[in-house]
Amino acid sequence: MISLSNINVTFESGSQPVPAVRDVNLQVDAGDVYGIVGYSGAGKSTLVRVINLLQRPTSGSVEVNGQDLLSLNSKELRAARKKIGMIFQHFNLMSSRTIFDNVDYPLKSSKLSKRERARKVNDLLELVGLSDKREAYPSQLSGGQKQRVAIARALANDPEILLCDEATSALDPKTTLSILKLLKKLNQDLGLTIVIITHEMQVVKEICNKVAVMEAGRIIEQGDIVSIFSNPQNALTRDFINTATHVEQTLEKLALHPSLVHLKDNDILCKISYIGDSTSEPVISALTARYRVTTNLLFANVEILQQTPIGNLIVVMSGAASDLEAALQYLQAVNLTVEMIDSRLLQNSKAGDPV
Ligand SMILES: Nc1ncnc2c1ncn2[C@@H]1O[C@H](COP(=O)(O)OP(=O)(O)OP(=O)(O)O)[C@@H](O)[C@H]1O
Repeated sequence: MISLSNINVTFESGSQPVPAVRDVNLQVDAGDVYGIVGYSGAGKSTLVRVINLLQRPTSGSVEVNGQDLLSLNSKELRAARKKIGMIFQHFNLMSSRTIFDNVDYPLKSSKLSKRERARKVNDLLELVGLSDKREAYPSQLSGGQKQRVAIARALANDPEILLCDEATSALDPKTTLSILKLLKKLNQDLGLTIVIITHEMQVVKEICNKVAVMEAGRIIEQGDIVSIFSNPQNALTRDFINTATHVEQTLEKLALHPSLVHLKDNDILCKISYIGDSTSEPVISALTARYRVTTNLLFANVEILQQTPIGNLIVVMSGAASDLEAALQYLQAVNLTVEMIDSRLLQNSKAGDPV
């Protein structure tokens, strides 16, 4: 549906060229909710603006719905852009027009009659839950309501793709969740393909099926979110994931409060991870029953991503050395990933690093 190949964007700013996007390849399929994450300045906005040619790439090709956008004349490009809606962090509504007029605005050049347009605007306002705000002005709405208006406006020309540039960054967590739920509903009910750029992995976790991580203009890792969350390859990706799963913060807290962990000589402090239904066995009780190993659970976190549970436990296992050895082998045999954590190194370690 969207195919970006070898995209480079270099800005000529002052004496130094600024390479904002470097050799990016991105494939978004119809029906995807594709997250692009990265810290400020990574090149996310520039990349997303390439998809509708708000930003022309310095080199590379941009194909949307089988059309090579760079080869279109301005009239053809205008038509192609109608199929690509966009929403922004600061909503970009027209403050002097009513909510109805804001949503109606993109329909002005359509062939619809005035009555058809009114019906369409009313349907869109109903879709985003704002039928009662038709006559209000943007200044009378909350941030979440403004973003709903922006979504309704972006949908006016029945786009197949919606680009979201930090669409929830100005919203509180509860409102963010309600906007993400609305986007998910549009994805499922209208088959809308969504590209969402964010610096919050929480947003990706909530609605995306795929994610690309950007750093210094490049995509350093991409894939489906279950693989990325369960087996991140890159340190930056791990950082982002840790912000959403809290495993690392827990390790830091344990390190700051060593009294929480009274390890005896043989004790093993470790992180146990699993994906999906790795095991149907009651593992923790099996450790005690079969191997005489007791387990002190310090932390547990289960994320459900794309209907797939991903679990992380931090435990202290206690027992005789040979029993612990056998217990560890058992855990691996039932497809759990066990990473040892040396409590003395906690302060210098990151979750996921072999220590
Ligand atoms: N019009 C421009 N002229 C010159 N440099 C630019 C321009 N737009 C962006 N840049 C630079 O390109 C780089 C990437 O910027 P971009 O806005 O795409 O990053 P981002 O990941 O979206 O960041 P943020 O999350 O802060 O919006 C930055 O170094 C930025 O300063």
